[in-house]
Amino acid sequence: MGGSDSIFADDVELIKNAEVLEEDYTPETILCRDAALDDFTDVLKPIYKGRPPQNAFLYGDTGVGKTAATKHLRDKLVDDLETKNADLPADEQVTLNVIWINCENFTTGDHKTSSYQVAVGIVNRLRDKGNRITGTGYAPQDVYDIMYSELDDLDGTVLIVLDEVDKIGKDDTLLYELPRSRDMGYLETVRVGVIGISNDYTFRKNLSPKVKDSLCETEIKFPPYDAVELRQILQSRAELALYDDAYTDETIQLVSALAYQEASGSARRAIRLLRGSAEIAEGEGVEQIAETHVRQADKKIEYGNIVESIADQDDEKLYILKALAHLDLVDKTPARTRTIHRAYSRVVRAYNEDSGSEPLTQRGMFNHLSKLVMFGFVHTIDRNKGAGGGQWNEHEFSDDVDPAKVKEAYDERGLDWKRIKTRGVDK
Ligand SMILES: Nc1ncnc2c1ncn2[C@@H]1O[C@H](COP(=O)(O)OP(=O)(O)OP(=O)(O)O)[C@@H](O)[C@H]1O
Repeated sequence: MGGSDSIFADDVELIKNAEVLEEDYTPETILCRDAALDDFTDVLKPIYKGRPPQNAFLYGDTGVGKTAATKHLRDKLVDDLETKNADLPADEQVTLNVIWINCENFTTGDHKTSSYQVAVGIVNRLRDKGNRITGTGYAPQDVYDIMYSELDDLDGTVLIVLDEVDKIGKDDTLLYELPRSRDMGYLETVRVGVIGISNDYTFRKNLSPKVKDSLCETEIKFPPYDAVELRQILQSRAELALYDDAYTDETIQLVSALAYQEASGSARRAIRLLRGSAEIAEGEGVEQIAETHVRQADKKIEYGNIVESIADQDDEKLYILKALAHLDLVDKTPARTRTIHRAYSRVVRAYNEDSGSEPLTQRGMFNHLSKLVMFGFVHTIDRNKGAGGGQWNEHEFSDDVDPAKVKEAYDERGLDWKRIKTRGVDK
């Protein structure tokens, strides 16, 4: 373990294989998911047999193995088909093309992910670098035509996996059309199967009946893991990732219990926490993870999660949070709505010098502020001075938020942290 003069080295190393703790690692075995894997295998069986593919919709909370199970079965299907094809004459072989699209990656600037953007993504996945199309400038029908023509140039079966499919938003044309593309006469050569993956229950509930009929031919539910299942998943990951002496049963138990309590059964959170704990122990030069390392790592993850969820907010809410950050730094919080509005207006103008976009009215801003209260970023205090004394609200950051986190969220969004003057805003 360890041993180097470099400032980048630690004296001890607890992690023997860091790759196993990475987000995109596909485990060899998917544990505690027998029911879902059985259903999913049934969906993919027709492909193995060279029959028309089926469609499926996978749903469940974040971090419960939807992507891992899909990657695992995809790899297995590809391998097994290779073995099967090796024994078959060329004209009886089954050709499978898998196109994996993460719909989250198609939101750029003002262009939110939509059926159109995803169709552009599919086209570009099938074209060489020099021949790709841009995400703007084509009529939607043209993009769909190009997509179908590219797909039809392939052979056999095309399995399209749409991960984070909820990001496609309201325009679900593609989700309706793709699974039926052959019936609708858009494709002649290939057969298409679609797997949609989502952790957004509202999206699933609100899908149009047409999409429910086609894409959701089979629905596969991934329930959250309980603490015992998390322990099993974590144990098997720890065996691969860490040196034997680096952890104990108690470590695994504590990490699973915390992930269960705080992240409603997310294996992702459990694995992140294990990795964070090991890194903190390494940083301290200790050869075994102790409870204090797990607790510190847990705090750090919580911090990161808050920064991330702030960074996910729309521009107006980010402006309001920055306004509150500046007021907080000069002890002007809790602040009345009109004070926040004045500071917010300065923020909006500072960030929109070029576009000339104007701040929302106080009422318009208040709607966003109320959402921030609802999401738990901001806390409201009801001031009531009794009869004749007036009644108003004041706002401040909730315990989880502070100016440093807002600033970090700006960093994460690639926004400068501009200076904003707060003098006079509370008059
Ligand atoms: N049953 C399992 N066995 C082994 N590892 C698992 C299992 N379930 C989840 N994991 C691991 O947990 C992490 C998160 O899983 P995954 O990415 O599949 O979640 P997800 O359900 O797709 O979440 P999201 O909806 O956020 O994309 C991954 O590192 C994955 O390898």
